[in-house]
Amino acid sequence: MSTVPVLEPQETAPAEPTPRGLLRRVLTNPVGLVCSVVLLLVVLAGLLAPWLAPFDPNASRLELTNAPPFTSDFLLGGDQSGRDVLSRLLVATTGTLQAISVVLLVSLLLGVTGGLLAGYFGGKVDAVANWVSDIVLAAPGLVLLIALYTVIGPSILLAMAAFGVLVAPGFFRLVRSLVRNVRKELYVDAAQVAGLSDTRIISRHVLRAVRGPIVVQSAFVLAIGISIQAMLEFLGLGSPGEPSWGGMLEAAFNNIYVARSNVLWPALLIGVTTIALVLLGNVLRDTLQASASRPGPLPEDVVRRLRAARQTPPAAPGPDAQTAAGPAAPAPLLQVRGLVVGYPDSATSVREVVHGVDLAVERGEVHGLVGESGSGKSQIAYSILGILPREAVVLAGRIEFAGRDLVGDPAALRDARGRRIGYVPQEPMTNLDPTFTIGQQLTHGLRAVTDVSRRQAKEELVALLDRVGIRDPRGAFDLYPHQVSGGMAQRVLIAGALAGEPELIIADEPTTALDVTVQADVLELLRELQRERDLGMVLVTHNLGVVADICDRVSVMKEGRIVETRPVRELFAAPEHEYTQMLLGSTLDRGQLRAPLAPATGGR
Ligand SMILES: Nc1ncnc2c1ncn2[C@@H]1O[C@H](COP(=O)(O)OP(=O)(O)OP(=O)(O)O)[C@@H](O)[C@H]1O
Repeated sequence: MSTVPVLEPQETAPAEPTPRGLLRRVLTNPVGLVCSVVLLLVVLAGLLAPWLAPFDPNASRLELTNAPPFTSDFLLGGDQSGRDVLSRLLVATTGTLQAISVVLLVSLLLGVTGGLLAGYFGGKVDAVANWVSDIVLAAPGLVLLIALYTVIGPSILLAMAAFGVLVAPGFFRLVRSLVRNVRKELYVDAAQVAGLSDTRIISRHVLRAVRGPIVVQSAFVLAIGISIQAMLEFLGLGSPGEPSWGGMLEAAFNNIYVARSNVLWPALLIGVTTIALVLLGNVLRDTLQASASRPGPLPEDVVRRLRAARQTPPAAPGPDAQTAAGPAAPAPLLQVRGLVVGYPDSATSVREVVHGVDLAVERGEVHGLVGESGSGKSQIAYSILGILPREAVVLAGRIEFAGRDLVGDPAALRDARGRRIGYVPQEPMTNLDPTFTIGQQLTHGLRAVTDVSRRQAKEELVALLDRVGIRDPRGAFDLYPHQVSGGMAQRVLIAGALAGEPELIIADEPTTALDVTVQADVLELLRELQRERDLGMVLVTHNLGVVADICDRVSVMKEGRIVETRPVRELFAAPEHEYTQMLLGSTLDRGQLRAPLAPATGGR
């Protein structure tokens, strides 16, 4: 039955706030609050109907037949048989709650169980479950329900159970897709390795990850359940002896010219309850999605205000700049001054992760940027390249390259990137598009920044591939990324970075993802190319061995600040800052050799 909206699994899958956190967020949303109150009142009215109903819902008082509302003992009037409309509505609410509970239980039982098993086990289980789900989805639901009436007779609960079967594929598809994603997570593999049974993994790990979207889908199923139940009752397929919203609507509809208001009450209840459920479902979905995503970019005016508040007087040339260039010396190739980067932590504030960094890189210099994980090295590299995440805010500072400010002048950044500034990333494999050959990607990159013809580009690139040490450069040109090794992919990316003939290379942990045997070769290659072309290079790394190998100067970062900048030899010989001393002290090379293990005695 296609009437049930099926959630997009990928939209809600990662959301996993606690039930209490979710409830709090829903109740602080005005729509969520109003819908929750409405639904709570409906549920209470249904549960307490036997005590709340002022009269027997089936007892007639002929003198009150079609009595208008608010004119007699019958607060909402009397129906065409002289029965109290209010009492009947209350008792009908109980029936509706039972009916939609049946729909939900049956569809959850079949859909969620099927989805969990199919998604978790895959293979034949998945194929069979999918096949059954497709058949049920293809069935003409309403026609089947009407046909069922002739078999099961007037039992709305059985009809709703059948409807539960018809909507179960909605849950099945949702849960199956979510579980297939969760199944790939390493923590599920870890749980298996730890010896947990499949039942335990499904109930402890997998079900927890999918429960949020199931709650959202349930709200929609309940809303649809109310409409279907009312429709079946309206068609006269319900139990005649029991009051129901749909049955009351049908009776009032037949009597509409005599007592118009009697149509109003059941229609109002059906409408308001259904709307409240759908809106609550939307609020739940939005809440889950919002908790799944990081804060988005701040509005322009907030950014302007934050920048104005953070502006510091222009940074005096720091010790680094002075040693590098001296007051009268020509400007360095790259000069970062007072760079401050932050990320939104609320709608009006940011958390600073780089706190006013100064950095100068000379032509022909390899400048290492070292520091612990999270100290802000990559933020500086990304700022220079203008590839910070969209939500990041450069609160202050300048990045001067070739006399232009890359922060304040987007045109300068466009001119420099890919041409005068090249980038060697950390993960070679994820930086190559798997759908294009190496040659196509390199050619596209080169032709984006130069006017060369396709043929000329190929010749240049083959020569470059040869230069970066690829054995059969022409053959490699036609390979796809999955056909080459990590080391070869990194050489390809180095060739790509050099293709625009840059003056500056930003290399972000260029060897971290590589095999140790390949790391030395790639470093050697970078050093050779840098010397050969007199390149400036910013080398982000956490490896002091790499720094010692190829850097000329090094800046040490800690918690978003550069704490020390020195020529490499000086820094290794006599580190000044306490943190640098600690960093050097913690390398294995400098550590004391431990005594050999004592031979075991008395073992088995
Ligand atoms: N998209 C982001 N949103 C919020 N904070 C971020 C984001 N990206 C990075 N950060 C924060 O910025 C800080 C610096 O991160 P960065 O990646 O620059 O560190 P790093 O020194 O390069 O670390 P690593 O060596 O682990 O890559 C960290 O505290 C990190 O949590």
